[in-house]
Order: sequence, then structure tokens, then C-alpha cells
Amino acid sequence: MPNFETKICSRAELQARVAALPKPVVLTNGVFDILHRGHVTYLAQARALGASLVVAANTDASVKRLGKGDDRPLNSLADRMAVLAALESVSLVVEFDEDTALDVVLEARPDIYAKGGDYDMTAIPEGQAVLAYGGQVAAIDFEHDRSTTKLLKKVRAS
Ligand SMILES: Nc1ncnc2c1ncn2[C@@H]1O[C@H](COP(=O)(O)OP(=O)(O)OP(=O)(O)O)[C@@H](O)[C@H]1O
Ligand SMILES: O=P(O)(O)O[C@@H]1O[C@H]([C@H](O)CO)[C@@H](O)[C@H](O)[C@@H]1O
Repeated sequence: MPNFETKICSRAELQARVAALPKPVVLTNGVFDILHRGHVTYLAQARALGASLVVAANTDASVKRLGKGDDRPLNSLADRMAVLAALESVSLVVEFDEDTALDVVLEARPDIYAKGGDYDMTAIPEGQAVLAYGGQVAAIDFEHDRSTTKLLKKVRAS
């Protein structure tokens, strides 16, 4: 197993693994199906807000419930987590099967919760929870006009 895969942790281990990370801890979540420049730039910016970055990845079943398409995700959870773990910006990767990452946030209690600028941090349960316990939230502006959905459209049109 490549060394970077040790960054993948189970939900049961999450609290203990987060406690061992350098602080401040930043947490974000998402699907990260076909990784693109928008994702990696955003993850590097999220990591730069603190000393460690935890990424919670949606399970395949929870991606299906998001309604991105019957064929999504293209990459399985195990593959998406391995690709995320290989990034320099990422300290820890954990899966979540719920509709939102609220419970992951309450278990990990990050100092900072980050999400792309397409989200209103005060309107999403993860952002509301972090603000309620006195943590910080950060909405990171999009720097590159990229998305997994756009990439798929390009591939299918060719
Ligand atoms: N181009 C981008 N720039 C900055 N952040 C991004 C960009 N695309 C996605 N993100 C952020 O990355 C996280 C994961 O996004 P997601 O996997 O939904 O990306 P996506 O490519 O837009 O996917 P999809 O097309 O399947 O909706 C989210 O927090 C989102 O805000
Ligand atoms: O990759 P996406 O579609 O940006 O990730 C989703 O983010 C949602 C957000 O945190 C608001 O709650 C989350 O609920 C959803 O499960 C995906 O992770």
C-alpha cells in the first residue's frame, strides 16, 4: 500500500486521528468525482487557512442521493479517497454516508470549516454547526471555471 493511503481513516478513528493533527484544523467535504484544477486549487487554499486539512468524501450511495446523474459517481469512493489522500494539501480523508457532513463536523470539531464559494456558509448545516460552537467558516471563491459535470459533457460531445 502506498504511504499516502495511511491518510485514509475510518469514521470510528476520526476523532483520535483529528486530535493528533497540527492545529488549526480545517475541514471540508464533497464528492470530488473527477478531480480537476478547480478542486486542487480550492483544497490548497483551504489547507492554507490552517495547519491541517481533513476532507470528508461522500459515499457512492450518498452521491446518488444528490441527484448528479444515475451514472455518478464515475469513480468509486475508494478511488476518490485514494486520489484525495495523494494530494500534498490533504492531511486526512474520511467517508460519510449521510446527506450532509453535519455529523462528521460534530465528531471532528474542526477549527475552520471550508467550502467552495458556491455555498452560503450560514445556510448549510455544517457551517451553522461550526459557527454555533465558536469555530470559523470560510467560503473559498472559484478561481477556475471547471467542474466534473462540464468535463463529462465535453467527453460525451466528442
Ligand atoms: N472550479 C472550482 N473552484 C473552486 N472550488 C470548486 C470548484 N469546483 C468545485 N469546487 C469545490 O470543491 C468541492 C467539491 O465539489 P464537487 O465535487 O461538487 O465539484 P464539481 O466539479 O462542481 O462537481 P459536479 O460537477 O459533479 O457538481 C465543493 O466544496 C466545491 O465548492
Ligand atoms: O461536492 P459537493 O456537491 O459540493 O458536496 C456536497 O456538499 C453539501 C454541502 O456540504 C451542504 O450541506 C453536502 O450536503 C453534500 O453531501 C455534498 O458533500
